[in-house]
Amino acid sequence: MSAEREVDREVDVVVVGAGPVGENVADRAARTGLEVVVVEKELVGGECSYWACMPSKALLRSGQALAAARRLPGAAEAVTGALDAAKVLERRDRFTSGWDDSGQAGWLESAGLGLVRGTARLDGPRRVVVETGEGAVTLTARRAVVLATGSVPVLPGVPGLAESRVWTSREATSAQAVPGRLVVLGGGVVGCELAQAWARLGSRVTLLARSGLLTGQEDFAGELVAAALRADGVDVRFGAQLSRVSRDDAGVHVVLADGSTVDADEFLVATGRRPTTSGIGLETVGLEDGGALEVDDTGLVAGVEGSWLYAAGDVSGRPKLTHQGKYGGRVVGDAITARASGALIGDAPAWSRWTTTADHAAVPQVVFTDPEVAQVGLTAAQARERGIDVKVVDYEIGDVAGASLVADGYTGKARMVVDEQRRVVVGVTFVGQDVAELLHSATIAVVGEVPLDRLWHAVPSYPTISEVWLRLLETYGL
Ligand SMILES: Cc1cc2nc3c(=O)[nH]c(=O)nc-3n(C[C@H](O)[C@H](O)[C@H](O)COP(=O)(O)OP(=O)(O)OC[C@H]3O[C@@H](n4cnc5c(N)ncnc54)[C@H](O)[C@@H]3O)c2cc1C
Ligand SMILES: NC(=O)c1ccc[n+]([C@@H]2O[C@H](COP(=O)([O-])OP(=O)(O)OC[C@H]3O[C@@H](n4cnc5c(N)ncnc54)[C@H](O)[C@@H]3O)[C@@H](O)[C@H]2O)c1
Repeated sequence: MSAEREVDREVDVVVVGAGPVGENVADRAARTGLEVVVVEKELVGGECSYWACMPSKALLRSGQALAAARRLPGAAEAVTGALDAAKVLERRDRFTSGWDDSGQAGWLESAGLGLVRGTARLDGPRRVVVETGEGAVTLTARRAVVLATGSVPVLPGVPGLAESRVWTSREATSAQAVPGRLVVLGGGVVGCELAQAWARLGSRVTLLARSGLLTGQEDFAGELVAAALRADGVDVRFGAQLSRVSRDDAGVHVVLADGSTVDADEFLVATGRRPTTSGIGLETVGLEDGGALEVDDTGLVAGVEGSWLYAAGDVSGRPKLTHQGKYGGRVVGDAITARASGALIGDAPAWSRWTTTADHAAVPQVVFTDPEVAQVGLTAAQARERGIDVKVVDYEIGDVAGASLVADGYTGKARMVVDEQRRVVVGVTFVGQDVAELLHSATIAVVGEVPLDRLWHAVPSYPTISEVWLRLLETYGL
């Protein structure tokens, strides 16, 4: 809690939510001298720092390093034991600072930002009421209120599930011991990453997916990840429909629609997230809660007069990814500043500093399983849906010299989706070991709309995995 009791005050900008997105909005807006206050009800740093990106990646990383060593003769012989789970959990705890946010709260202060701890809700135009635990405080915004309240897990309405003390991603990223048996429901990003993390840490994992894995991606991504999970001992079941769930002293019992059962010590439900819009006073400004807040490309919330209410990040219905939300946050912070100074009047042009144009054209994402799935822009199916004249180019990454050096028996695949009319790349997917860092090259190609004939002159170093670019262009016909 803050040392001094909070009082009502008027500032330029009130940001609700100190996750990665709220922090970025506040930082950008304050850089030009606007007075900014951030309100946070839990930990400064949000979901990403304490229960999402950082702890999940910390849980995965040591297992990836071990698996990579095992693919290399000489190194493989040197690593004979299993992962030391206690050390991995200890390292994960360091990344979350033991769920203590004083470091990030200190950063807010050093950036000249105010912090009010408490639960905020809108109270009519430009007003935010914060329940601080020591009474309510009203913050009035001269310029803007920004909602960056993030998202929360969605639990399906399966009989018994709510009473069975299931894990959400919070428990699955902060657990202090490895469960002997873990059931994971959901074949999305959270399900795949955490199934592999815990399997490699020693759990016997069953992954229940109602269709395939990572279904929004190119089909081969989910197929390669499923094969890898199975190789890690995960029992991956497709077409799984839950009938009911119960818990007793022996653990959790999951009954599927086909009559089969799965017993486990913990049950992770990873069936998606919904924007945090309930209880934040949207009705006081004429909006409804429940769904995502619809925003324009400068972050202004649709349906509110006066250009004062913005939203960004998971709450906004834009991609639920930290980096993309932070991009939206930077845009919002800059747009508020530009509107305040008069540099921006009315709509902002596409690809300007005040628009999230990339949200529609080039959203990068890495799924940090082993193999990694790194994707940007449109999949082949999405490009066709948009009516683009598509040429799809595939290449086995294992056939690239650099990849064969990285791992014996390297398995992976690359796909480049080309808009034939414009002869530019509109989407790329890489699946394989160590492809995450390759993704930014693809993002630049898509955002820059680099013509294929110019891309040909971007010569990848030999022998790196990046030579897959050369192979893709050759396979295309250059
Ligand atoms: C397990 C998991 C792993 C993930 N891994 C990745 C990854 O590797 N890479 C990636 O890009 N994305 C990842 N994500 C997604 C990423 O975590 C989110 O996209 C990101 O956290 C969104 O940031 P945000 O600031 O919008 O919301 P949040 O991080 O959710 O922050 C919102 C903040 O608002 C606060 N808040 C909410 N309501 C109020 C209120 N009324 N008053 C005051 N404060 C309030 C909350 O307490 C919270 O601190 C992962 C998600 C999960 C669940
Ligand atoms: N590395 C990363 O970038 C990363 C990692 C984790 C999470 N995230 C983000 O967090 C968000 C949430 O991730 P998530 O995996 O929870 O959601 P998701 O939407 O990616 O996947 C949810 C999965 O659950 C399945 N599902 C939904 N209802 C179900 C039901 N009743 N029974 C069985 N299956 C059901 C869906 O078919 C889907 O496969 C995502 O938007 C993602 O972008 C990103």
